Amino acid sequence: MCTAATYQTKDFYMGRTLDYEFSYGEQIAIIPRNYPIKFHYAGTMEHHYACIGMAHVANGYPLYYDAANEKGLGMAGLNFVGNAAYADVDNEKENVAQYEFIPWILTQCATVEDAKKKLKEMNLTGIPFSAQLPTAQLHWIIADKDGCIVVESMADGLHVYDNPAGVLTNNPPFPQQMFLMNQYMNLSPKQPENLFSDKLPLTTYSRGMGALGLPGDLSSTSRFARVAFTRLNSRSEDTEKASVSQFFHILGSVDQQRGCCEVAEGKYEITIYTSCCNTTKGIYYYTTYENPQITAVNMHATDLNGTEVVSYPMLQDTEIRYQN
Ligand SMILES: C[C@H](CCC(=O)NCCS(=O)(=O)O)[C@H]1CC[C@H]2[C@@H]3[C@H](O)C[C@@H]4C[C@H](O)CC[C@]4(C)[C@H]3C[C@H](O)[C@]12C
Repeated sequence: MCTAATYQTKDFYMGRTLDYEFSYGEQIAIIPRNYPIKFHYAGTMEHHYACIGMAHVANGYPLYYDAANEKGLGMAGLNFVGNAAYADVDNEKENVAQYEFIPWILTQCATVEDAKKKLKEMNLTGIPFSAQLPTAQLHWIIADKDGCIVVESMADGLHVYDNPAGVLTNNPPFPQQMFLMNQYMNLSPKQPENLFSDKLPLTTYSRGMGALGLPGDLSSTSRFARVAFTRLNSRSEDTEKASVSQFFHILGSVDQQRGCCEVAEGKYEITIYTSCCNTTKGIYYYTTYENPQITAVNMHATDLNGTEVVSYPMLQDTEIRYQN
């Protein structure tokens, strides 16, 4: 499972958990403005916006899972298995392979509004990157400080939805996820009152009974409700440290611990990494399953006018700060 969310304080933040039973070997990758990026159908783009994000770098090519560009636009791909369906090539449109969808949008669009225009002109195809890396069945969240959308390519076409919840998980399709939120409309961070019946003496028997009824399981629909509630009720100072810390707590509400989610005999999904990108400042923060200490890569500390992909392996060692 995976979960993505956005957060606004002084700056705009966007990130995700990457939950899976194995890693593809990902690293933080920066594509500078003059890296000649090869698109399968459109050819090479020599100059474009710089981007930073998590990617599997295959033969020097960044296959992004989630990223943001220097203009503050962010995007993430999450599993959408069984529902994702890609189109055949359409010569009337701009064809884009699913594996290059994130760089296609982020190298050219400064805002969600730009992305919406691009989406009208494009056709998402299922051509694989290679025999070893077959087509991934995904859906995507795209966001900036002014808006958030979800893109789902299905058998009946490409759907683009406004996303007022600012979150995305996995199946079912986004409209059903939003519909299921109706079930939680009476959740509140406040202490509950007895609305059940005045014939029963129901009381709050403890402090901290806010959010009573929020689902705690790891299903995609429950994670959607949980992270939406956490995000929409979130309060923090607007400093960088407070915002980043709060963001990791929002996604901490859907953290997956090894052993709790068995996807095949003896195979468990875990939160391999959690990211939080300050898209305003181009700083990509992350934690990993073994290293919960926040690590950061600042795109502006690299040469953004360069021509080569710059990548940083994730720091995976458990860091403990001893006090004595
Ligand atoms: C497995 C990842 C999604 C995790 C997720 O959503 N888990 C939920 C599990 S469940 O269904 O709900 O059980 C996805 C997210 C981004 C994907 C990668 C990116 O799309 C980049 C390339 C794309 C290539 O086509 C395949 C390899 C790949 C490197 C992808 C491998 C894999 O499909 C990734 C890593």
